[in-house]
Amino acid sequence: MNVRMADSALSIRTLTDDDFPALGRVLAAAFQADFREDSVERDRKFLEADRSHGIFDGDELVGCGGILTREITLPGRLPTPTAAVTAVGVKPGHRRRGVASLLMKTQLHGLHEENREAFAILWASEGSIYGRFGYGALSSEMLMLDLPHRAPFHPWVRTGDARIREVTREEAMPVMEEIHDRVRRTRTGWLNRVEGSWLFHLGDEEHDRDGLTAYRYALHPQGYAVYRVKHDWQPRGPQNELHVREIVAETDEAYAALYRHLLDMDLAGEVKFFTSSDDPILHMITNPRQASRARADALWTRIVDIDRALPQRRYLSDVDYVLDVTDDLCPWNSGSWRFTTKAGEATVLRTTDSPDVSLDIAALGSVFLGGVRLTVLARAQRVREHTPGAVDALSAAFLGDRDPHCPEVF
Ligand SMILES: CC(=O)SCCNC(=O)CCNC(=O)[C@H](O)C(C)(C)COP(=O)(O)OP(=O)(O)OC[C@H]1O[C@@H](n2cnc3c(N)ncnc32)[C@H](O)[C@@H]1OP(=O)(O)O
Repeated sequence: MNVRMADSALSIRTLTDDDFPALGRVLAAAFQADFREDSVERDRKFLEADRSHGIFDGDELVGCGGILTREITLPGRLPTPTAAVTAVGVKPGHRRRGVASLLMKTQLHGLHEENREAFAILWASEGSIYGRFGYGALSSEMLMLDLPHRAPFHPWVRTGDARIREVTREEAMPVMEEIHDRVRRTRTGWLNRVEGSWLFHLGDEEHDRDGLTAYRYALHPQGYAVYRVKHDWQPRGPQNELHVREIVAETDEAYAALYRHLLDMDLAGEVKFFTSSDDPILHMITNPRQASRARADALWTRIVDIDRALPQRRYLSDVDYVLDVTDDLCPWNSGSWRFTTKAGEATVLRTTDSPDVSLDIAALGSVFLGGVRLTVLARAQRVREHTPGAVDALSAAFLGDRDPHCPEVF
């Protein structure tokens, strides 16, 4: 984990409200987008100025990155504070001088020194960027699912007889906010949402739509679905694509009913949904092979303070091992820690005992949400076992009871 030293001409500070127009231009340049005046207001609502940093070359803002104050639900149904890292961008022409490295170090050291969130999460634009900063890959994944129109369910799948109503965004929003807030507390990887995150997640200006329709909102008494339509009128009949943004339901029956509503939509050809890797739909349709699916990495997780982070979730079995951890960027994590779990709860204490397992902080980040098996990281030679059986036992303890999934990109 080698972190580049910043060019000495650079300086970094937190942003103020006045910096947002310049920030908008840096982000547009970084993401190869056209700058839009209206993005400044959305950024103001979405980003938190006092947790956002600008990196300056003299007076010029050349790079940025922000932390969103969020809760994420950890294994054990535990909503827990996390630093959601976003809006990382460096102007072309100022890259590979250590701008992003300076930002990463400032964020992580700040969280540690101020005793803030014990771990950070992000969505990576490219898979090659964040491993060097100790973020664990694939800590959650998503399933990119294509389901054929009218795919039948097994007879045991109950959908109930509640009517699903298609309503306006204005009518849907307060209902969705309430349902989402109840459901997210029970789902590993889900975040709480504030006003800015709803605006960002369900942004629905013309330029957000990528040629598709505006969002449609389907309300069930115990859930909702949001989707767009891509029109596709074929000579042999309509084959519209339903692009589902999310299906959120408080009961399995409501979840099935909302899926059924989308699958049976007249004029549709297929339903596309970026969903959780353990979406039960594959066991609900009679022919799972009809569902074409691909997996992609979603959240990357960075443990900031190992002794504060690991006890924040629950574990599936009891273990007692010494972990030898390497962390160049956050050296306070390096060294040996006794990791003990009992009845689901963990303690992490400094020790001089000899280690049972050696691993780096990014490997711990990968397994933290409970979706990645430590045994797989050992087979990838990322984790070394010194005591036979330790990796198997730790792997089982760290697994969650469902796959972590983050339904929103931030
Ligand atoms: C959470 C999010 O917001 S994800 C969005 C990230 N932003 C983007 O993708 C926008 C486009 N890209 C950028 O703005 C920049 O290239 C960034 C932010 C990814 C990297 O910024 P830089 O200031 O160039 O990074 P920095 O100079 O600190 O590089 C650190 C190391 O990472 C490597 N690195 C940086 N970016 C990349 C990349 N895209 N792919 C592979 N390696 C990379 C560098 O080569 C360097 O390694 P080295 O020290 O061994 O030479």
